[in-house]
Amino acid sequence: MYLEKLSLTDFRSYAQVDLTLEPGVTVLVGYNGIGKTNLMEAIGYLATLSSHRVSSDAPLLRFGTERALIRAKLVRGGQSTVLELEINGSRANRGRINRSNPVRARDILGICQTVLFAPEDLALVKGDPSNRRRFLDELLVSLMPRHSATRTDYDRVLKQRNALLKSGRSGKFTAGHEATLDVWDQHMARAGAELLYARLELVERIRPHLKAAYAQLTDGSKEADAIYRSTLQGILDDDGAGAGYAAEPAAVERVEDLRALSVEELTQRYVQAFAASRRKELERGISLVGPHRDDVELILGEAPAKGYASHGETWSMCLSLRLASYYVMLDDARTGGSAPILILDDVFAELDVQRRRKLAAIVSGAEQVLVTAAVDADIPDELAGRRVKVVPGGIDESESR
Ligand SMILES: Nc1ncnc2c1ncn2[C@@H]1O[C@H](COP(=O)(O)OP(=O)(O)OP(=O)(O)O)[C@@H](O)[C@H]1O
Repeated sequence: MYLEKLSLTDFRSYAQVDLTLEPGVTVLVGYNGIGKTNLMEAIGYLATLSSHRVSSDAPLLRFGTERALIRAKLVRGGQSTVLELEINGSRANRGRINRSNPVRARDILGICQTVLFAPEDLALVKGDPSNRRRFLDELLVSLMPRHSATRTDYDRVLKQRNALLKSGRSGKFTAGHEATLDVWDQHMARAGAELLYARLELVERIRPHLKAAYAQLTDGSKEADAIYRSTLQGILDDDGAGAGYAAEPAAVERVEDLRALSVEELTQRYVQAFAASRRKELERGISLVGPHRDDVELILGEAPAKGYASHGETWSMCLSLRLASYYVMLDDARTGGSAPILILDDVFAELDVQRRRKLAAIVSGAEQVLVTAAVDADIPDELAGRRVKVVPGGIDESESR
């Protein structure tokens, strides 16, 4: 697919901007802070309903405004779709597809497909597990939009269960609470099992592409891999509640064993793990087991990438993860999905010449590639294409070619 038109109203620094694009490579060039990333962020937001830079919507609204509008015309196999998304400061965001009646924002998920590379991607390796969970879940929802509801259900139950556990912590836990917790356990086990099952499958789809992309970007002396780590294995993440907890007993030892289980069987494992960890959860006032505390371990050669990889290796790993998600989406495109728009925001300035050229050669054949750079010189020759000049408040058509 490719993006033919993008219009933003009151989005970030733009009161109004209109951009016309073509398939193939487009490089958006402009000074630091001029608004290049703002344009890319808007396209990414249409695809994922989240920003790669901020976790809340407020910074996306132009200062002093209450509502931002992203409008895009997408073309896929000769058919165009007009997508509109209203981001509201004080009420739920709304979408519109082909000027229909407004729909929930999440109903537009899956229509605009993007893979966005950005300097923030370093957090995929260096950051806490929430970055890697988000990477997986965003890709999952792009490929299978129904999983947006799976995530929402899970998050809702988790919130309610945590509130109940907190009341247990304050010593006000009654037999009635215990019975309610049993009910929440069942709901959370089911929603968690669906999410876990989908994530495990997705990691298996990503792995061969990750290995291949890392080999393509580097001299191939080390192999890249990704291994899902589930709290069902007695493994914890260390965000929030601190280390030191493991599900007792570890319900499943190896990720291979987890993958062999059905959603129903995973549901049972969660129910058992919740029961085994209830005392600790009541002490801590928080849910300790579930996909909200899982991780994906990224491996380079023999060692985990986090804490061991060099800066260059870390970058190659992050780029390879994004390329892997691109290839997974391309696999789907062959069976009815659509090839995603590739967005490379500010990444070339971060890479050495070798890696720039290799990355450029890999992405240059995509249906549409949007690249931003402060200086033209950072863009390798492999990405010769249209140049769009970004100037204060908009696009300078006369300087674009
Ligand atoms: N909500 C907002 N309202 C108004 N202006 C904003 C808002 N959010 C960000 N900005 C402005 O947008 C500009 C940043 O734009 P952007 O990040 O797109 O720059 P860029 O061209 O990608 O820069 P660089 O090359 O440095 O990465 C800043 O000047 C910032 O003050």
